[in-house]
Amino acid sequence: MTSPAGPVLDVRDLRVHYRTQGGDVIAVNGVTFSVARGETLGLVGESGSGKSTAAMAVLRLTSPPGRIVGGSVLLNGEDVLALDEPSLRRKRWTEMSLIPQGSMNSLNPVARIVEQFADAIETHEGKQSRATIRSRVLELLALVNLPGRVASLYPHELSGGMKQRVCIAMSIALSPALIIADEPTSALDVVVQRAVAQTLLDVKAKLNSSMILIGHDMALQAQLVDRIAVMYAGNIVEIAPVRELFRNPRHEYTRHLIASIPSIKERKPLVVNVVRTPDLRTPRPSPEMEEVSPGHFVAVSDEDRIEEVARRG
Ligand SMILES: Nc1ncnc2c1ncn2[C@@H]1O[C@H](COP(=O)(O)OP(=O)(O)OP(=O)(O)O)[C@@H](O)[C@H]1O
Repeated sequence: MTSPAGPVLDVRDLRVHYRTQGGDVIAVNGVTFSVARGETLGLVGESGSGKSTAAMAVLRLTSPPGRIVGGSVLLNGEDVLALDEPSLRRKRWTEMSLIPQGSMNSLNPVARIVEQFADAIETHEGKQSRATIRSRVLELLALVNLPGRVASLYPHELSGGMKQRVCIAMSIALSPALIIADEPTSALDVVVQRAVAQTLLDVKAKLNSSMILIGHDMALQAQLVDRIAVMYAGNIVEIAPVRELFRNPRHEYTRHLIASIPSIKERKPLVVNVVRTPDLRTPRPSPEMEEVSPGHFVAVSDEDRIEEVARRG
């Protein structure tokens, strides 16, 4: 089912817990956001804020001890959380795909690149001739700026940046409406990072896909996304168009994140340290959001939980 007028993804009050011996960790505490057709949404926040947990739940890839305890995830109007397994499997790759954290290490070390594509394509579309697969793979490799010879190579024969490009090409092989990229460039050096990130945006634009780009590098996000959602302790605390967010950050935690971008002049980044992070085991209300300007929402109820302790040091 497609509904071109509505958002590609509409997530409402999503809740994910991890069962631990000390009680449930409330990793995603009622998160609500949507992604429009063709839009790139940045999901930022420090390690442990729940970004990956939320993304995996959107794809319904949550596995024990994690479990989705509430909410809805509408993909093109259909609730992903209510689908049976076969329907869900059909949707992965074709309607939504994931570039997982550290994905370049997820390539099969004993299969040539072309065979890894063949697996993904044939799982969804059935057996195809080698010539057909090969020409599709060459086209996909070209899209991510890789030479055709890469098809015949094994992962260990590629650099980190090349492997990451292969993963991007695989994620778009079946033209998904939504791509979720979890820190797709974090393992790469800075120059390669920018090039790979740009490639990701280029292919997304060509496919007219939507994308969720997870990361904590605010400078990189600033260049790549249309809107940013800031996560803190399992909640989205601010969400706004990217320029608006940088110009007019309203939440204390967003200000910290922006201030932590190292500037050219000031080499030393501001050390961001937030104390009294709520114990994720304690049930807490998800904050109410106030719209402070069109499309700019900020949490109003949890400001007092956040306090800066460390300054430039
Ligand atoms: N298997 C698990 N068991 C218990 N708690 C977990 C488990 N996996 C994650 N968590 C907890 O859930 C919270 C959210 O983690 P998550 O990995 O989603 O954060 P993140 O923002 O994606 O961080 P990172 O950028 O490091 O990936 C953290 O408090 C984490 O400790």
